[in-house]
Amino acid sequence: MTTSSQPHESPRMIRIFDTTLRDGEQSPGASMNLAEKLEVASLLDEMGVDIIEAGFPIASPGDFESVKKVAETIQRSTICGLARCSDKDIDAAAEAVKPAKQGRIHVFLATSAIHREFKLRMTPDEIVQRAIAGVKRARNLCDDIEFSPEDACRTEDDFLCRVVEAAIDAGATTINMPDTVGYTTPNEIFDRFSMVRNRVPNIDKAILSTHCHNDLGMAVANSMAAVAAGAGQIECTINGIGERAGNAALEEIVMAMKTRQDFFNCTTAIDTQRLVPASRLVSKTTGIQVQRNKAIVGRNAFAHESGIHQDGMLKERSTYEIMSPEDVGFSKTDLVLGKHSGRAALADRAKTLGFSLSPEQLVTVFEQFKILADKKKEIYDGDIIALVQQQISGSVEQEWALIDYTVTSGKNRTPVVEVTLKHGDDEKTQRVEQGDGPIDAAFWAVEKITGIEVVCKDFRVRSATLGRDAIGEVNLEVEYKGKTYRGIGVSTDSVESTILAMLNAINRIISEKRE
Ligand SMILES: CC(=O)SCCNC(=O)CCNC(=O)[C@H](O)C(C)(C)COP(=O)(O)OP(=O)(O)OC[C@H]1O[C@@H](n2cnc3c(N)ncnc32)[C@H](O)[C@@H]1OP(=O)(O)O
Ligand SMILES: CC(C)C(=O)C(=O)O
Ligand SMILES: [Mg+2]
Repeated sequence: MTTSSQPHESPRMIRIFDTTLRDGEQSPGASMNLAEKLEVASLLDEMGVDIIEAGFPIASPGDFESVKKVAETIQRSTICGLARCSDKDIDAAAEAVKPAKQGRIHVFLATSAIHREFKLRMTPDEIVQRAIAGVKRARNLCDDIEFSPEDACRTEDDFLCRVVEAAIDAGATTINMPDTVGYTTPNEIFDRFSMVRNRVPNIDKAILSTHCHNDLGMAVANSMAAVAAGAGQIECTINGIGERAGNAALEEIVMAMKTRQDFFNCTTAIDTQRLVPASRLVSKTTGIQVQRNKAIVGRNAFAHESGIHQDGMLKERSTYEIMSPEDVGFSKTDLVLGKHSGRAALADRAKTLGFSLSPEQLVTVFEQFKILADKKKEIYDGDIIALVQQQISGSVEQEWALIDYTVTSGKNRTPVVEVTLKHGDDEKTQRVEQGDGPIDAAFWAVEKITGIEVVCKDFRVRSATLGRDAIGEVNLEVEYKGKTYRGIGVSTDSVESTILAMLNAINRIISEKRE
């Protein structure tokens, strides 16, 4: 397989035919109402889609109405309606697209042996006659006619060429050769499109189109191979929704051509910055969620968590990004802080949040960060702020430090807390205390071990971020010998935050006493 154009030629313009409102709506559970279809159609029009397949008018009065309304409303894109090779389907489609500035009727008839024999129960000659009759009828009602030999990719070569030639002679202006069941492969579809281009004498009178399903996960690769073999139109859907495993995803097709123009030498009219908004709208409208790691529009598509990648990204973006998130409509690259992150990303995030950490502070915050990251899936900005603030306010000498603690508590049981602290370098002291609650017991234990009794003037626990695993930040104000001292502690466990805040305040008291 080679590319369709030589690199020195100017890029070939590929038409984008979006079928989110027709094949996309065939995804189980994806039905859209009229208002929703109009909203999606308007966005598709604004983003530069060349042809919008708005529905299958004969399917229901609602489908007819929505195709008609889209045709009345949309000004730029061509509006297309689907029809079987039957008079009533074609007439309904023609009627529905009539108000469009540019309307198209898409007539289809299966051509593969399996479909001919078992589904349509028609002979090859009957298929050809029916296709000719359908295309002619449609052409009498509309100038722009697309014909699809359904299941083309499983159709015998000779018969496919015969039907395609007959459909063009009958007036089809676009020939779409669908991989209806997602069975073909890139090399195979390249050969099939090349074969049809080479063998069908009137092929230059029509635009060749590809419509690939994703049953084996090759819809986009197959579509691009068809383009390399000369297809001038790609049929696709937002987020790749569609019958069964879906269709080729529009956003992937468009970005493949934009990012690898050096390879495909093709371009489209799509405003790529609208890809993410379109994805979100279709997901919201259909209720079909986009997987996090979905190419181009998934939440993780431009997110980097591992330290080595983040370090590379901070030094030079192109080390790990082949497209820029802004180009597809994301606001920025997301350097997600988590257990795989390193110092470079942490320091960068702290800086963005307004903290300039010294190398020593970075070492300590990084240690705390890794401990926290083992407990939490994702570290949010609020977590970082809390960790850094604890470090800044904790930059007093660590006279007393927490080694361990356990809490025993329950309904109708007196809470007991066992705390182990380290004094100086290696001296450890353990204490078990009871209290009105675990926090009270923790206060008692810390006071008894350190020998510093304080009066608690203010005690606040705040969730630094959202979610059940959010870290709790304890801010404490205690009085000791008539003076007020502050302490701050952060952890996913509020008892631990309390002990850390207490120690922070007590270490301040000790360091002041020493001074
Ligand atoms: C590959 C694709 O995505 S094709 C599009 C698929 N989309 C849909 O089917 C969604 C909308 N469909 C519908 O609402 C209904 O199927 C309707 C209204 C179109 C037809 O409903 P019904 O008349 O009850 O027929 P039903 O769906 O049971 O069967 C389909 C009939 O169409 C025939 N048929 C299928 N494709 C074609 C075609 N391209 N041209 C002519 N007839 C066809 C079948 O052979 C079958 O005919 P039969 O009843 O004589 O055996
Ligand atoms: C109607 C046709 C083009 C179709 O959706 C298919 O073959 O998958
Ligand atoms: Mg399809």
